[in-house]
Amino acid sequence: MNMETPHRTPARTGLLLINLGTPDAPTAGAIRRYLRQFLSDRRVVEFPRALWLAVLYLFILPFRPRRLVHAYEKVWTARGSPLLAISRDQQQALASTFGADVVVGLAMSYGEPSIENALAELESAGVRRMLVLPMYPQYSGTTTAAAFDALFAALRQRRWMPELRTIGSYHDDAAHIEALATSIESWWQAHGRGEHLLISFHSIPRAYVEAGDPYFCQCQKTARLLAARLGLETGAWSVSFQSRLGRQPWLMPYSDIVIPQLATARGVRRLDVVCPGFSADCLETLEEVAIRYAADFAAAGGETLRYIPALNAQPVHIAALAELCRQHLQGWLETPAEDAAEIAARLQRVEAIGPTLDSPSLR
Ligand SMILES: C=CC1=C(C)c2cc3[nH]c(cc4nc(cc5[nH]c(cc1n2)c(C)c5CCC(=O)O)C(CCC(=O)O)=C4C)c(C)c3C=C
Ligand SMILES: [Fe+2]
Ligand SMILES: [Fe+2]
Repeated sequence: MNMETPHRTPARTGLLLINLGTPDAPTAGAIRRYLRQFLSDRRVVEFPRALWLAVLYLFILPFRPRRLVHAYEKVWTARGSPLLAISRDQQQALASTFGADVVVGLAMSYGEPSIENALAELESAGVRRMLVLPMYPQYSGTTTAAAFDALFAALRQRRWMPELRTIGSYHDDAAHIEALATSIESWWQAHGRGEHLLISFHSIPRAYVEAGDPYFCQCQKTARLLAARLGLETGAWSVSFQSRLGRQPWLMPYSDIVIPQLATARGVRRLDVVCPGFSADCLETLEEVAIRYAADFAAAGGETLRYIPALNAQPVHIAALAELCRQHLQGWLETPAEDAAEIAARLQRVEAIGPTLDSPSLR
C-alpha cells in the first residue's frame, strides 16, 4: 500500500465559517432546489412533519420559486448571489489576517459550498483542529443549531474527525458592537443622518422563543448595546422583526408594519434601517429592506428610507471576527519552540523508519 502518511504532515488549525446558503442562480429551478433543502430542515420548520411536507410540496415549491426569481435578479451580482460573494470576501479577508496560522474554510448549511466539501478541503490542507463559526451573531435553533446539525451529520461520514470548538453566539461581544457602531457612524458621516434608526432582525416563529430559543433576548441585547454605544436617545431608535412567512405569530413588531407607521403615526421623514442579525447582505436586506420596505415607506408619505449595509467584509468586521476567533483559539495557535523542535526531530525519525501499512515491521 502506498499512501501519504498523515503523521508526516504537521497538524494545522482550521476555521470554518458557516452561513445559511443561497441559490446557485436566479432561476426557478435553482431557487426550488435551495428552498426544498432549507425548508425541509426540522430546525427551520417545526410543523407536524406530514402536514408540513404536504404544504411545502403542494403550495410552496410549485409557486414561491417563480415569485422569487425577480427578487433575486434585482440583487444578483457578476460574482453570483451577494450572500455567497460577500461570504467569500469574508473568508479571504480572515485568511489573510491569520496568515499561515489558520486555514479558513467556508460552507453553507444549504446548497453550495457544501459542508462536506469544506471539510474535505480543510482535511486535505492538514487541519486536525477546527473552530466553527456560524455567521449569526444571535443564536437561534433555526440557524446556529441547524448549522451545527449539518456539520455533525457531515462529520459522521468522516473517518478522522478533527478536534472541534464551536462559537454559539457573539451578540454582545464588545468588538462586535464596536464594529457595528463604527460602521453606522461612518455611513452617517458619508450620507448624513436620518431622524430615526430602525434596528431590524430576521423574525422567527414566536413559539420557538416560548419553547426556549434565546434569539429574541439576544436581538434585544445587541440593539440595546448598539443604541447605547451610538448615544441614541429613547425614541430615536426601535427594534422590529422582518421576513416572516406563513400565518402563525412570529416575533413582533413586524418591520413591514412598523415602517409605514413610522411615517404615518410618528411623522418620520428620513428613516435609517440597519440589520445587525445579518453578517452579510443578502436577499432579505438588499431586496426586502432596501427596495421593498423603502417603497412602502415612500408610499406611506415618508421621504426616504436608507438601508445601512451589513458589516460584510469591512475591515472593522474582519478585525472583530478575528479577535473573537483568537479568543476561542487559545492554546491552538501557539506552538512552543521546544515542542516545535521535538516535533521536527520526531518527524525525522519517522522519515528514517518510513513505515507503511504493508512494511514487514508492522506484521
Ligand atoms: C420558514 C422559516 C424561516 C425561518 C425560521 C428563518 C429564520 C432565519 N433566516 C435567517 C437568515 C436568512 N434567511 C434568508 C432567506 C429566507 N429565509 C426563509 C425562511 C426562514 N428563515 C426563506 C423561505 C428564505 C428565502 C427567501 C424567501 O423565500 O423569502 C436569507 C437570505 C438567503 C439569500 O439567498 O440571500 C438569510 C441570510 C436568519 C438569521 C433567521 C433566524 C434567526
Ligand atoms: Fe430566513
Ligand atoms: Fe424573505
